[in-house]
Amino acid sequence: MTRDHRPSYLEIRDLRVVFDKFVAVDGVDLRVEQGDLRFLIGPNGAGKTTTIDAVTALAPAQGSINHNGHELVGRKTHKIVRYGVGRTFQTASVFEDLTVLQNLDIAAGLRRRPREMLRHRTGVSARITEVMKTTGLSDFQETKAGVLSHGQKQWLEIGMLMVQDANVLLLDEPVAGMSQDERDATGELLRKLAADHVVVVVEHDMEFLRKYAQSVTVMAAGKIIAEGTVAEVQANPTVQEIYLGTAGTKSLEEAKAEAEMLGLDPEAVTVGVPSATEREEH
Ligand SMILES: Nc1ncnc2c1ncn2[C@@H]1O[C@H](COP(=O)(O)OP(=O)(O)OP(=O)(O)O)[C@@H](O)[C@H]1O
Repeated sequence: MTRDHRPSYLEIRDLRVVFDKFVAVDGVDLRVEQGDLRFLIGPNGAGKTTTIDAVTALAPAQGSINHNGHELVGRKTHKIVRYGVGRTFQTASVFEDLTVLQNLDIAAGLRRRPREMLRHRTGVSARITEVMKTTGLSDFQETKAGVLSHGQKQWLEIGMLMVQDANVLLLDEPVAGMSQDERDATGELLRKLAADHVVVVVEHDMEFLRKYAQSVTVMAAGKIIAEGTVAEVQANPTVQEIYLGTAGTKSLEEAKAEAEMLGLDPEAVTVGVPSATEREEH
């Protein structure tokens, strides 16, 4: 929630990201509100990660990205973080040599000196205790992040955004490499978070999407090609065409797996090769 208790939102208008002459994101409009659990999907190279990179100023953005009335385009990453926009990466970026608690402390930006930060602690703030509980990390507060499972590292990264009071969470492939149990725990966590955060999940895992997405945006070749509920996008002929192999998926096997997950006939997939070079700016 924003301070005046209106629901948070992220509104992207006519977003364009160009690398040299290559148009990675080409006129994207996207609005996501608190209470939704939005999945952003599409073949490899569609521009999904670049879109969330642009929101956090990690890619050069043209257009408008509005968060609760603040224009983010032109702002530096640290300022955007201060506005409450946080993101995770495909590989969790936690401090591996520090404990779960120390990682959360650093993220919370408690004004203690580094030596104090590393000293054994006697008290833990109520907020950090709550976040460890929500993310299932309470029993691991003294565990070094480097020995956590892949899933736990992702939850820690999400927890680090929570203690920063981020109200927009942009999550890049949070369940890649997770066990089934970890996937389910992550899905439940995201559901919980979506109630009071704007949550955008970039994902390839269609089974996870079908179980947890409230709404879906589909990108291909830098553009949005469909948006709606899981059922709506599954029934969308353009989406079916994309997932049946007319646009860039890395391999035939991947394209078949994605088609199957979407409930389509994998045997109908014939092509799975990216066509990125076709998207050069004129
Ligand atoms: N820094 C960069 N410089 C040049 N091209 C880039 C850069 N970052 C991304 N691209 C290109 O932009 C396109 C979109 O990439 P992006 O990573 O956003 O796709 P994606 O939809 O997230 O794909 P994936 O699912 O494989 O992660 C790709 O063709 C990629 O090679």
